[in-house]
Amino acid sequence: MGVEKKILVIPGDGIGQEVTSWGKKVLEAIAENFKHKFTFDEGIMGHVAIEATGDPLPDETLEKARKSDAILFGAIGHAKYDNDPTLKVRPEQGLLKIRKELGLYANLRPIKLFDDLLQASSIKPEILQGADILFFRELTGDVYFGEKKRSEDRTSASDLMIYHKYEVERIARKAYEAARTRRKKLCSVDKANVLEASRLWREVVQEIAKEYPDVETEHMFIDNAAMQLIKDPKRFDVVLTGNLFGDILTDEASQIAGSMGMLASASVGDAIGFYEPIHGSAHDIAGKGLANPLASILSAALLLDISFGLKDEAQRVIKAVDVTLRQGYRTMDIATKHTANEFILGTDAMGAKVLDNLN
Ligand SMILES: NC(=O)c1ccc[n+]([C@@H]2O[C@H](COP(=O)([O-])OP(=O)(O)OC[C@H]3O[C@@H](n4cnc5c(N)ncnc54)[C@H](O)[C@@H]3O)[C@@H](O)[C@H]2O)c1
Ligand SMILES: CC(C)[C@H](C(=O)O)[C@@H](O)C(=O)O
Ligand SMILES: [Mg+2]
Repeated sequence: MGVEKKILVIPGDGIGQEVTSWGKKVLEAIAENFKHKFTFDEGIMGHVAIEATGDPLPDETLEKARKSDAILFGAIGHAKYDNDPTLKVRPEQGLLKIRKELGLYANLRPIKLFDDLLQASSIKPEILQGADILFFRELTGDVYFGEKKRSEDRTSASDLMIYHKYEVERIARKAYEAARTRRKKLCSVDKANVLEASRLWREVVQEIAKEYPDVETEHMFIDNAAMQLIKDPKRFDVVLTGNLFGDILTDEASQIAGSMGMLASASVGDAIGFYEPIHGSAHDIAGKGLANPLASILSAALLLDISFGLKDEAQRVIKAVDVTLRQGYRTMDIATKHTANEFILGTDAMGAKVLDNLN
């Protein structure tokens, strides 16, 4: 007997619309193959929601989110806002609000390199081979949520970087638990040589580390971590870091996996799980049918695994992605140009190949 689950799909803006339909199709195919009953609802967020309601996260979407068992999200953002920083209502506010409202404080970003993409990166294969990192990015604190100010004459501005002890404790415990199931190494990344919020971060992680003596703990400054990640990615197992540093380091780490279009993520915390590619709405390729749908498809795999505990189903999805890459199918962003046996596809053709390989 299969499971019955309600999934809310929020495609968002730009390529979010294009790739999320493939994450959803994969979930539908899994439900059919494994005799589960997934019912889907759809919500709006971001620029499309501002256009429709004036609000980047309408109450209706939030209500639907609270009533679902898991959420599959695409991306938000529109060039209009990026080009006009004075606009007060912005798509990104919707994403930040839903993360806060649903208590999604831990953002897991696995950096998994598929064998066939070893040549897709600009990093040398011998440096990449064997790299396997799991980022724990804190998601509901830091400069993102600290007080924002603009002086009356509007010539100075500030965003408060603030962390509370409990916020560091809860994500640190999650990261240590994960490290225990992996290679038992945790690297905490901060800027404790300069920032007081980072000194608190390090102090708290040092305390929590005592609960996990079987895990080897390392503390690294963000500037060094950004360099080590590219120099020797294999030295990292679990990386624990704050909201802003985690945002930046994981875009950098996408080059280990070959492309932004390959990186999925899971945001978890108080209750419900929220699954999304780490990439944005990609104005440069939006509407052209070129976006890589694999990050959305791999986000669906994380959803099956983490929110529903359906590990075999999740593995089936990952295997279908692997087979598709082995067959030589590539979207533009992961084309290697190293072999003649490569077939460059658009979003829909690539999604369809994965779907074929699922069945
Ligand atoms: N989680 C989110 O919704 C999220 C994340 C990042 C950025 N954004 C928003 O997205 C907009 C664009 O931001 P950006 O350009 O800095 O970052 P982006 O992640 O959208 O794109 C960065 C680069 O990666 C490429 N790329 C991203 N996803 C891809 C995919 N699936 N396939 C192929 N190539 C892909 C893009 O073409 C672009 O060159 C902004 O408005 C930003 O605020 C949203
Ligand atoms: C769009 C933005 C708010 C978001 C973030 O900074 O968290 C994005 O870059 C991400 O990585 O999900
Ligand atoms: Mg980001």
